[in-house]
Amino acid sequence: MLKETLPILLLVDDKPENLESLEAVLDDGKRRFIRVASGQDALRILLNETIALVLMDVDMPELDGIEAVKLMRKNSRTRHIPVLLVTAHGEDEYASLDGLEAGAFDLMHKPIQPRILEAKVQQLLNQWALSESSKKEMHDLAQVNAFLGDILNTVNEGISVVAPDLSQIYVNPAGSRLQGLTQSEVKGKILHCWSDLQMDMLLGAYRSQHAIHSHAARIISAKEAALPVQLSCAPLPQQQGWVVAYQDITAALTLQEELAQLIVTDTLTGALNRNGFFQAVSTAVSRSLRHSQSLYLLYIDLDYFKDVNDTYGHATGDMLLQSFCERLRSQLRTHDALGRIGGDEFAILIEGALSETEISAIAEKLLRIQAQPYVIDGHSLLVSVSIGIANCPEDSTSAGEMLRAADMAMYQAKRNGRQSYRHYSAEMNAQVTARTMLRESLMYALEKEQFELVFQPQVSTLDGRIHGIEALLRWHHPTAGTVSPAVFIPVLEDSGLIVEVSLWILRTACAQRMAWADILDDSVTMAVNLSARQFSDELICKHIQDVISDTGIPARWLEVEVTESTVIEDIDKGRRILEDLHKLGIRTAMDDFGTGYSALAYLKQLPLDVLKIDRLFVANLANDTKDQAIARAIIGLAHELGMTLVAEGVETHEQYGLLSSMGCELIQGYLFSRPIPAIDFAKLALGQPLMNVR
Ligand SMILES: Nc1nc2c(ncn2[C@@H]2O[C@H](COP(=O)(O)O[C@H]3[C@@H](O)[C@H](n4cnc5c(=O)[nH]c(N)nc54)O[C@@H]3COP(=O)(O)O)[C@@H](O)[C@H]2O)c(=O)[nH]1
Repeated sequence: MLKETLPILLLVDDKPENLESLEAVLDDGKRRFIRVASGQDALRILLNETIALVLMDVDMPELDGIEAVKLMRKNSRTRHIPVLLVTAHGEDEYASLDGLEAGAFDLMHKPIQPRILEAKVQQLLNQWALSESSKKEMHDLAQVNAFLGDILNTVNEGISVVAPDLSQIYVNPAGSRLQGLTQSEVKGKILHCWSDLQMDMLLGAYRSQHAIHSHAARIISAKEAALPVQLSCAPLPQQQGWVVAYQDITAALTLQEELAQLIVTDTLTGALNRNGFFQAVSTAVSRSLRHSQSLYLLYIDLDYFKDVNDTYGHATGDMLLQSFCERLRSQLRTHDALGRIGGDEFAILIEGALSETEISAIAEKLLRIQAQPYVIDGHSLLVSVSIGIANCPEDSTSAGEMLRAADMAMYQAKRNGRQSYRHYSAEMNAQVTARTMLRESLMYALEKEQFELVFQPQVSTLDGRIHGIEALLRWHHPTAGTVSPAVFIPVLEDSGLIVEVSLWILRTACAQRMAWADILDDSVTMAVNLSARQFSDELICKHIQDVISDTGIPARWLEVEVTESTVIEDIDKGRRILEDLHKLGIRTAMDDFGTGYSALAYLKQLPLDVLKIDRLFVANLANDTKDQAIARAIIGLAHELGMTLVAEGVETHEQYGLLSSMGCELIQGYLFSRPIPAIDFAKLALGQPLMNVR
């Protein structure tokens, strides 16, 4: 036993020898002793120490033992401490009575019999030990109760204990708060916290003594009609009742609603997102079919939005989209749905019995209002839009079909020159289906080696020899035969496949030129066409550089052809790319000159080595003196600018003669050869010169 837990016996006697002998008799090593010489000292010790038993002499000066016991009994702290009085007054019964009346446990007469003393002391100490342990249990219990009380009082969850009739026996503060009543008002009240169905559930569970874990319910509160809660209840073991716990989930439900809202809303513009709009269209289509009332979907795409992002940055692009969306919204009725389907694609759903003419009027109005300049971040921006319109039930009978049909119509509007609208027609579907099939076939063409390069010579008017070659792509489709690049190059561009195919073209053409190193003059260039998409690829120079180092072709043998429209779309970027190619030592050629913009002014801004006069222009040359005058002027100007001239589509000696006399250096056309496979081209090269020049 620890020293601190040993019972303390307080020995009180004015004679030290008595104290000495008492301690000697009682000390069994399991007790502690405090000795004092007076009644006053005894009282002082009793107030400060936890004393198990007092052995006190009756006859002491000033405060005797009996008076000291009386005082002890008046104090709550000392009242219950047992006192054994010791007296030298022989068998004086009155003295004993005084002592017992004062509150002593017993009074013993001197000389004391040690065994009797020990027996009495032990009996009193046993009682003390019992009372100490029950005091400790009470204390522990009080602590547990206080702990549980704290939990019940501070927990945010409402807790009620309900009787079998659901009247509340107990409610914690949170529970009374959730019910909108005070704790005393709640007591005895029925806990109305379920719909009928849930009440049935609870009673069923009650009868079968099963717990119900965490499910959504509503409690009837004095303040709110039905407060949403998460509820659990379980039977109380060995008790007639249940403990019901309920937590307010209003905030969680609000958050859930906000999240659900977010799931269908585009955060940038506040319009419905693709998912939300699709749902709105689905519901409207069902309604339209049920009530035989037409429904229109307008698919709206911002033309050239990418340029805004590229030029002014994404923040400006975002602001433009927000303002754009606002303008659309300002034109709609409250029940028309507005959705953002993709980056710069929006859609409007218009319900109600409107005619095609009325919808066209709406589309025209949208075109008009969107044509007004936007002032964003100090920039005045002009946007144009393309709108496709589809109808339910004539064009489509499901949300997916409706969006697809409107998208196809929008695509047609774009192809027809933008800033316009188109209504969907069945032919569009056929065109798109054909295009989709074409795209799918093209995806396999590279893998199945259905592409081939053919080569057409560019012959010098000075010596009749080949000075250049143009590599042209052919697609040998297994069933459709050879398909013209004019048909499939736009599809390759649209689908993005052009990047991969163009790399293959570059690599194959360069490798072929290297293979002909022995049969061609060193000055012969290999020209490859760059598509618009390829030309806008920031990595174009890197790709070309890679091909040059992989194939080992001298850069001066490679020539890239770009069209006027490709370069003019972004003249600064075009110039930069052409300059970079020049730095690599690659020759640059302007293709189809004479058909497009033919803006002579930009010719001097661009680092070009070659100008190719388009074949349509050449075709009229022999019969049209004005064309001859223009051709002469172009050739003269190009020479002034240090460029070499190539005339395309030369089919007759007459055209050849005219161009040659005008000083055109190179001639390309059927007159010398159609574009031919590599094996045939090698034979052609071996038979040079292709023309005898006097
Ligand atoms: N980005 C790429 N575009 C390419 C590639 N290969 C071809 N094309 C482009 O497709 C368009 C059609 O090309 P194609 O059918 O090959 O026609 C070329 C010649 O066959 C044709 N030609 C040549 N000589 C004559 C002639 O005397 N008469 C006549 N009627 N046609 C002739 O001209 C086309 C040459 O085109 P280009 O010099 O490029 O303008 C066409 O726009 C090609 O550019 C490719 O690999 N990548």
